[in-house]
Amino acid sequence: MNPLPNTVPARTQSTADSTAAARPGSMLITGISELTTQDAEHRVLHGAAVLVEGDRIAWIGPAEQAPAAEAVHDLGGRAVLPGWVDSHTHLVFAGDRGAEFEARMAGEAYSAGGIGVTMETTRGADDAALAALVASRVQDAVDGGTTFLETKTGYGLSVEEEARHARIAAEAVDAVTFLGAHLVPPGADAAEYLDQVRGPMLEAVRPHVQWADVFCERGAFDAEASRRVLQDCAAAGLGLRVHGNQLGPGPGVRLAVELGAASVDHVNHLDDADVEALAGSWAGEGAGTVATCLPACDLSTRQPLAPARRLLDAGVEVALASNCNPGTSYTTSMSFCVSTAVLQMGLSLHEAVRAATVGGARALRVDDEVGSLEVGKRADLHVLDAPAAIHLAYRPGMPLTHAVWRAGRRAA
Ligand SMILES: N=CN[C@@H](CCC(=O)O)C(=O)O
Ligand SMILES: [Zn+2]
Repeated sequence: MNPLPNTVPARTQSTADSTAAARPGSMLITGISELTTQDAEHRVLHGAAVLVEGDRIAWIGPAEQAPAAEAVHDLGGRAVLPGWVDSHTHLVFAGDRGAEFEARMAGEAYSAGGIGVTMETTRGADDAALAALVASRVQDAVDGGTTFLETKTGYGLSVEEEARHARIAAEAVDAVTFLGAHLVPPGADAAEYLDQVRGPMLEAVRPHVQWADVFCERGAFDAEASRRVLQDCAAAGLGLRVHGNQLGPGPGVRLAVELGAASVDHVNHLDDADVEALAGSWAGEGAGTVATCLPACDLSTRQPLAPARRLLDAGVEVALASNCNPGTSYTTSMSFCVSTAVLQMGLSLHEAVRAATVGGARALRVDDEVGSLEVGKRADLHVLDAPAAIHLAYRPGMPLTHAVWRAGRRAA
């Protein structure tokens, strides 16, 4: 762990229970004004302390009952919450599309065709350049409190390029999604391209990815093509996710539920049957399909904000994610997504934080490991330069991330 200016050997701090021997490498975090656990009881604790041993949370409880630790880190009265789990990004790209964005702000509509522009610039970046771009975006995300990050391929759109992007992504993030079915590349034959995605491309990316996704939307892939890709990817052992119902009503949500996808993302245009299908997926035992809302993207494309309030009220698990990509959402700021969800989407602060932590973890099916602060889980902590988490929405746009621990190590 990096030495911290205000981490000092425990003997210079007083803890009530210092009789038991401190484990080597253990660190007690004190001075927590508010601890948002996002555990099953939704506990928000005041005056709590957290013991970290190695990469795990070993103890949480009242500071005055804290066990001995080798070092104590006093936060001086700051709020702590789980690190953000960003379950939807497209970080493997070169170039930007600022001019396209500017035209959109002047009234032009978003269309999937811009993906081809990024495909061209990304193909022109060699491995070292592309890896450096991805690494700097990952560091930006971590600096903003993100401790678990998914990213997708989807700007390669050839067997060789998709495999290269998947390999580069796998070296940089926690979970990688194959999105060969992002767009039929300009000039390609749609049927031939689909065969490639389902055959050699899937085989080439397979060693590097855990998930598969399809852009199921008018102008990209229809329901039948999407189903075929997703079924082949499932047969290859990949978990499923879907880009659905972003630009208009469509079949994406119901396809995702039908195929047992872990998430369907965007969800801007939903009818009653879509909401019922999503709610139904959570009605039985086991995990259903998470509805992932992408507010930064909705603002950047001037789509109606996804109906997160309606989904929560219907019993659907909701996630918030950044969707960082050069076309529709050039930001990794999860704090921005959380504040937007509170200020404009009708969520309480607690609901928004849950969606950006537990919700993302459930969307990636890693909620037994990350997304909440509980004994035994990975020590992923986001410390705010504020006394309470409500400041995320109360002071939108302010740089509130004070410190980040990822797997027990100081990451920012
Ligand atoms: N909607 C599909 N894919 C991206 C946008 C990709 C692009 O325009 O470059 C998204 O999630 O918004
Ligand atoms: Zn996306």
